[in-house]
Amino acid sequence: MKYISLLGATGSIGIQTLDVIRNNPEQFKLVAISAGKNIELVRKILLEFKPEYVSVQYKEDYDKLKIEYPQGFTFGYGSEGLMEAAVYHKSDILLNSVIGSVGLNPTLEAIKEKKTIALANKETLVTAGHLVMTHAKENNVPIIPVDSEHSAIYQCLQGEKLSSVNRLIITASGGSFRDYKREDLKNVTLEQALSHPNWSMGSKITIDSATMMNKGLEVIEAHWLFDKPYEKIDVLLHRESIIHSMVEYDDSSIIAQLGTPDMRVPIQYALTYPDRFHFQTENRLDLAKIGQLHFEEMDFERFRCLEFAYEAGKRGGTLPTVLNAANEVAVHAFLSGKISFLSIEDLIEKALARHTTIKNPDLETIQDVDAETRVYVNSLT
Ligand SMILES: NC(=O)C1=CN([C@@H]2O[C@H](COP(=O)(O)OP(=O)(O)OC[C@H]3O[C@@H](n4cnc5c(N)ncnc54)[C@H](OP(=O)(O)O)[C@@H]3O)[C@@H](O)[C@H]2O)C=CC1
Ligand SMILES: CC(=O)[C@@H](O)[C@H](O)COP(=O)(O)O
Ligand SMILES: [Mn+2]
Repeated sequence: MKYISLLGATGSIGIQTLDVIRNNPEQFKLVAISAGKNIELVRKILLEFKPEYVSVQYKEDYDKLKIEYPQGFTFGYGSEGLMEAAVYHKSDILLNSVIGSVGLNPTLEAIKEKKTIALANKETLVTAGHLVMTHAKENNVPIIPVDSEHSAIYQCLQGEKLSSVNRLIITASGGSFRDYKREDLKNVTLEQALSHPNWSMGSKITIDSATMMNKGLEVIEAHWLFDKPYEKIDVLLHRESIIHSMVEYDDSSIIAQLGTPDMRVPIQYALTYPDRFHFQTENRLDLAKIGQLHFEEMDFERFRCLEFAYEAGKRGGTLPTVLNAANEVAVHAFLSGKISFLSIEDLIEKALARHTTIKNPDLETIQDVDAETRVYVNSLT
């Protein structure tokens, strides 16, 4: 039996993780959760899974949770609650699926407590990848990716030497606007942007996918997870999202991981690694039915956020922190109807241009730069 702490239990990845736990009751026990504002769903999770520790965003919401739970539970809230859920004493694994760089501190604390980290929260690695990976190495803690592309690469690397890798090839669906010209992007609506062709995900990542920032964040995430220079990480447009990513080795062989787009597969793999459990689905991949897969080169002028991410990653220091914080604020402003779709990249470009990078930042510096960038970008919205 593995004991699990789940951050972001009420989100897209959180709900799918609960499904994996529900389908494997002999293998997994949910012991701690965190959520934001969706208290109705937290109540349902409490009734079904009976976690011992529950944290939500606001203290006041405790009253709304007060109904009869025979098992009882410990309550926490805010950033401290998030941290307590992450390091809950009975958990073996932290599955971090909170959204945004708010996931950084709980990840670092859980590493200190030697919890295995199953990481969906990519913003944590973008904003402070060097700190997370160094802490993980020092504490001998595995970071197992949940993000589909990184799970794919992780799977393609099993039994191989990282030193034999020539390049990582991250696939991209192209997002909601993959067939739009740049000119057409001026007047796109929120509803159009939220309509992803292949995946059903939370709203922030769906917008990231439409701007192609999701792929930019994933390039930086791959750099830290697999210790490869940016020159060795490519992005390939692949509209079907069937090949989740690939690794090219020195002998020119390419190993790929394929499957129908269903995040429960990488979630389950991260929780069962190094084992593989049966996955109940009506929807196994049938390549004969699909017939064809398509691949195209990325257009960096069309998808400027991808260019920004490569640039910020290569220059390093605090620039990825700025990239991530500016993107979080800009996407939130777009989701709130305050700015247009193309303003997202304009705001990120402005935030990056005014920042002088600080090399090897410590946690405090990262937090300061993150906060300062948010104030600046908010002032422009
Ligand atoms: N969705 C997907 O398929 C994929 C997602 N990812 C990554 O996984 C992470 C989660 O994405 P996704 O599940 O789509 O996101 P969602 O927006 O669906 O869920 C986010 C979760 O975080 C909680 N939350 C939000 N803000 C706070 C806060 N300030 N404090 C505490 N909890 C908070 C939300 O609570 P509530 O709803 O209760 O307010 C919710 O439980 C992201 O980093 C994303 O990039 C990676 C690959 C695929
Ligand atoms: C499911 C997942 O991992 C997402 O990050 C997904 O990859 C988004 O798709 P694109 O960014 O390729 O559109
Ligand atoms: Mn992904």
